[in-house]
Amino acid sequence: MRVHICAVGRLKPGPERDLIQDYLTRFDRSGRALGLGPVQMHEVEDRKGGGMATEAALLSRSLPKGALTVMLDERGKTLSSPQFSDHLAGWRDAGRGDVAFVIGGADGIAPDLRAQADFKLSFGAMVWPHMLVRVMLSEQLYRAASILAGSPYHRA
Ligand SMILES: C[S@@+](CC[C@H](N)C(=O)[O-])C[C@H]1O[C@@H](n2cnc3c(N)ncnc32)[C@H](O)[C@@H]1O
Repeated sequence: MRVHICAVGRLKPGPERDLIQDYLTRFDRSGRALGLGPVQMHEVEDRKGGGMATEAALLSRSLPKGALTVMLDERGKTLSSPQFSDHLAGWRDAGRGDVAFVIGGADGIAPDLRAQADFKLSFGAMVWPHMLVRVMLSEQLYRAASILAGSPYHRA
């Protein structure tokens, strides 16, 4: 199952980008034997300042056809890391070819696009900066692959 991260904004070179790259490389490596990955980052940028609606159109266009869509949203469902790994494995076992995680910009994800989510995933009730959400999601993907592989990275 291919994994996509569809996010608003281009990440400049720096520690967040390095961290994301590191986790996603590890995810690809651990996921290969599990039928998970590769992961691809789709960054969309609204250069004309059209706001949430324009961002939603760009995000929609970046979604692979037929992908199971997971919107990152603080009002969504919180999962433990093992529960998240179970969800990933379940989508893979159901034969989904692509799963796309969508992260909004400073104003969030437009309601029309949010309504199209197959699943809304929350990293807690607090609102996090979208760049940090990318780091957190990348780490949780790697953690999920480690849990499914039975590796000792996850020790809770
Ligand atoms: C700065 S937040 C936008 C907050 C915006 N006020 C809203 O109401 O959605 C940018 C993006 O990060 C993601 N995000 C922020 N906090 C989150 C959380 N606790 N759980 C999941 N995703 C979150 C969402 O995709 C959100 O669209």
